[in-house]
Amino acid sequence: VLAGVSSQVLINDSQAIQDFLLDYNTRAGLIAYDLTEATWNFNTNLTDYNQNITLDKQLKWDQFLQEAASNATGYDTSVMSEADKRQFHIIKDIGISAQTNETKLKRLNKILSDMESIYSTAKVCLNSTNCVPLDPDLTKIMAESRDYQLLLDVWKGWSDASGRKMKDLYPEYVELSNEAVQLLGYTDTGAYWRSKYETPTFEEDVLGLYNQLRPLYEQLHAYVRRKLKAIYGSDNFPASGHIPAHILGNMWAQEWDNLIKELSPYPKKPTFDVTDEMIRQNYTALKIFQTADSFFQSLGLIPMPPEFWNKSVFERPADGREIVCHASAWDFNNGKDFRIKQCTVVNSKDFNTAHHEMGHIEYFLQYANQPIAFRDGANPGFHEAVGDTISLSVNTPEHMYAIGLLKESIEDKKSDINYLMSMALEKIAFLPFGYLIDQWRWKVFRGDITPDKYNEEWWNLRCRYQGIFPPVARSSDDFDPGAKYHIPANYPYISFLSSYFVSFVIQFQFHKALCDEAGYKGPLHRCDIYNNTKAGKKLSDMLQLGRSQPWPVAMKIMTGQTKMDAQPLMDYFKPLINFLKKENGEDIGWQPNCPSY
Ligand SMILES: C[C@H](N[C@H](C(=O)O)[C@@H]1CCCN1C(=O)[C@@H](N)CC(=O)O)C(=O)N1CCC[C@H]1C(=O)O
Ligand SMILES: [Zn+2]
Repeated sequence: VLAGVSSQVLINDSQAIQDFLLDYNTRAGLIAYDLTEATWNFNTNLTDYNQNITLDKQLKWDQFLQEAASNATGYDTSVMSEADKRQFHIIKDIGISAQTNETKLKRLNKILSDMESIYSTAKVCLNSTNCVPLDPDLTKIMAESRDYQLLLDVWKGWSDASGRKMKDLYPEYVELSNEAVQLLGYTDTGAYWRSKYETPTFEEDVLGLYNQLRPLYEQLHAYVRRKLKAIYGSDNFPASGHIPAHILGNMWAQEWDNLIKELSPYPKKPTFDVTDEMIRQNYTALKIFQTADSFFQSLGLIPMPPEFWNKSVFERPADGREIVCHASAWDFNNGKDFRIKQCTVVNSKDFNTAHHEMGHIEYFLQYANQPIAFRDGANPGFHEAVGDTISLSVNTPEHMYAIGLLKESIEDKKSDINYLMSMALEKIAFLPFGYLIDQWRWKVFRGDITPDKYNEEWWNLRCRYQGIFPPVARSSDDFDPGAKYHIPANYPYISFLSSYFVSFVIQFQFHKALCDEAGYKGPLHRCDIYNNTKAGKKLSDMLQLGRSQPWPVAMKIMTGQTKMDAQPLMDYFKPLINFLKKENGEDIGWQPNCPSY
């Protein structure tokens, strides 16, 4: 009696299984290269013509993934090795590409592409004749101006030019994205994204890390608020304790290190900002990337290949074309072609971004021999942490002195506190921002936040977690989440910001592990692993895995433990937190709800 045998007999022949995987990897590589090349051409020249080619290639890629996922269900995973089982799982887990209704799939891809184009071509008119883009113009004003009203005009202007323009597209994207992933059995897009972390307790783990780190943020927030009150006058600061969102040196108030000159605890001591020295030494965008590459090579890591130097875009093109300036790293899926696109300005911020992007490229290079399904970060936070881990060494006064960008290294405790402050304004300031963006998106995808509440809930989270508030009343026509790149440029696979929140925690775990490996014994914030190939080997041993093992395995190879742990970050900043507690006394914290106008 054949009762009980499934209608489809599963293929369990091991040669047939290997043939399927070989065929998948060969074809996926070719089709993914085609798509990446078209997407690159569009991102570096935003014309309708290039958009149409990209959308056409995207559809072909989606249909290839659907076909491969469907065929993969015909194979008996119970006879497979763990690695092959894992490959088949990933081949079937195709996200929004699962949408078999071609009209809906094309609409979804078009919306994503249009939102990114709106963001990347948005301009703000500073007067009747001068309309300028985010990069470099508005970014520079937000970083350097101390004119309250000008900052407000630019901040509001940017939101009007970007977020507002895509307000009606986002609900349609949410609906189409949820519908697609539901075909794979996910309740909503947020559930699909969280599945990339493979740990069922990911949401609780991230909340636990956030609560552990909140006191550090509260101390930094209190100190910065007091300093900014002195600069802008306390009239602009409500009794609720919130800081106006537009005076923190950054369009999204996500990193505050542009304010280091005003916020440095000991102004007579160095602030360790190397921008002026870079300009004095005639640094170019190319030299920034060459400097980054030489650090990676000093660890024994893989050098940037010829295609990288020949085909990357390191500066905004001068020929007036529209491009996506937001920096990014590209894997062309052929094991040879890897590029960075960055509208580099010669300053310390872009120097660090170059290292961030090169960290992605190094990961691409290290796992290039893995099957395509495994060419990804152990989890998305790992991919974001590589370059920043390196930067924790590069930014030390010791290293900046070693490469001639500082005339002297730290000579006393006050300079040490100044250095820790400059790092905290980047790393601690970011934590609530990275955390809240995906709190908002997870609630939007779950339907807990409906389109009529998108902006109100966005600000409720910003007020609650970041302790900042919108300096001008928001209306229901506003869509401020769209003013932040990752919301419109919603990469089908990752780009959700909790990967940065995770990264900002684990990069200190990685830094500690590499410093231990290098035999470094001093305080963590002064460790520089430059030229240490032993540390480099530990890092590359983890990077080579790609996504071939669950991320706790990769974490154990790097750090000796399997869990994310905020302790190294807290140890790194301990001297500063002690300083801030003394400085702040009881004047800390803010009301959870936004202040009323
Ligand atoms: C400047 C940086 N650009 C991203 C990044 O490099 O992560 C770009 C855009 C989104 C994904 N992406 C990639 O390059 C991916 N291809 C990476 C990968 O392949 O995994 C960025 O957005 N950052 C840096 C720190 C905080 C955050 C921000 O600026 O808010
Ligand atoms: Zn990144």
